[in-house]
Amino acid sequence: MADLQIENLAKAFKGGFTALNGVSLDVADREAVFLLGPSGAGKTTTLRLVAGLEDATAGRIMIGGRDVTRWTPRERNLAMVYDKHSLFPHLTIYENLAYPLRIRKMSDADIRRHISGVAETLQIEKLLERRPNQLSGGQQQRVAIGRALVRDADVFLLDEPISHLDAQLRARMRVEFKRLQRDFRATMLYVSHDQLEAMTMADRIVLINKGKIEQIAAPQELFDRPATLFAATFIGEPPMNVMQAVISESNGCRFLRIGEAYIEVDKDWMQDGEALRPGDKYLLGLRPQHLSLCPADSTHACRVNGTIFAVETLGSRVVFDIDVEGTVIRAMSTIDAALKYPHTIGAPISFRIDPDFIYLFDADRGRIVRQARFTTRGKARLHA
Ligand SMILES: Nc1ncnc2c1ncn2[C@@H]1O[C@H](COP(=O)(O)OP(=O)(O)OP(=O)(O)O)[C@@H](O)[C@H]1O
Repeated sequence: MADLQIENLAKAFKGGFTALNGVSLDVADREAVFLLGPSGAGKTTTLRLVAGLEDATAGRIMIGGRDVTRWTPRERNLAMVYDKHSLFPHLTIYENLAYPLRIRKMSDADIRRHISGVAETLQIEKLLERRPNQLSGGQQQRVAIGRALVRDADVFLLDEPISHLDAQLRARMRVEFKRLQRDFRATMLYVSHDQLEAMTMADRIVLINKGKIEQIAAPQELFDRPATLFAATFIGEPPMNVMQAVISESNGCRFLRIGEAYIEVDKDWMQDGEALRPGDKYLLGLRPQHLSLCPADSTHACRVNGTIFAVETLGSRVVFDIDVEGTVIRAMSTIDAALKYPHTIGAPISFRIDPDFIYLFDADRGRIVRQARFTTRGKARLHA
């Protein structure tokens, strides 16, 4: 195994389209780093550059401390797993697993030893004499992953290897994958557009958007302390709500004015960081699970009024879509709490904002200006 470093990588395709622009990241030895981002962000391009399947326009790729930027794919000693099954249909599972080893001229005895170890970990020992069409989709994908793992590669590159599986199998594979990575002590760069996959499986996530890195952080850190509005709204389901807010001050107290509502906020929080002046406009980020419903006639100070736009039942939770002066805000509630409120479209309803759970972003560039106070105070994340 080895570590991987990417420095200032850029890729412009023929015709001038810049798919990547100054991407730098590193994957430590035996670490699982996920490249996460929307379609067209540049995830696969990054992976293909690391694999040597595309030439970089600028930048450097280092594997195990050696500059491999100009090396051929074969010289880099990487293993790649794609989203589609890539098994040879005419070969048995054993021969599929043996194929990359035979290319490397490994002896039959060594091949047998290697395959028996991998087959045991992947729990496919009983399938070795079958052909790919005699396996389920999940089993085939496990073999495809095994074929990569059997190779003793320096770094494993995975491009959405489980995205085409059904939801139940994906959930199982997520757990299995984490175990495999630990057992094989593999260095992995894994492409995904699925935040659940990245949040559950990654040691660290590289969030990429329009060919640039938005943020690199451990999963919970990315969720709790987003660096940009993009990161804040991309991670989290339902996504973070965004409302316009104006800084205001009265009798020495600081408020955020949201439409007709005034939310009093902590003075130290307001003062800790770049200056926020009365009258300045910001974007306020509020996670649906941090809002609590309250009756429309409640007198709570940090209350925002609206009307029900839609109600979605998710089994153990209910999401209320609330129309606040033309903006739909989503509030998540437990089933029991939801029973106390109307479900009729158009009915008045209110929600409370806990000042400890407010994020503030700059309205022009979407940069974080204030992280929510709970992230520095260790207050419980969910208070619904
Ligand atoms: N060979 C190519 N020639 C020109 N443009 C390309 C080429 N390959 C990719 N692109 C463009 O580069 C951008 C990044 O593509 P890439 O496949 O890396 O995105 P991605 O983040 O992996 O997206 P997805 O999740 O949809 O696979 C896209 O706008 C894509 O159209």
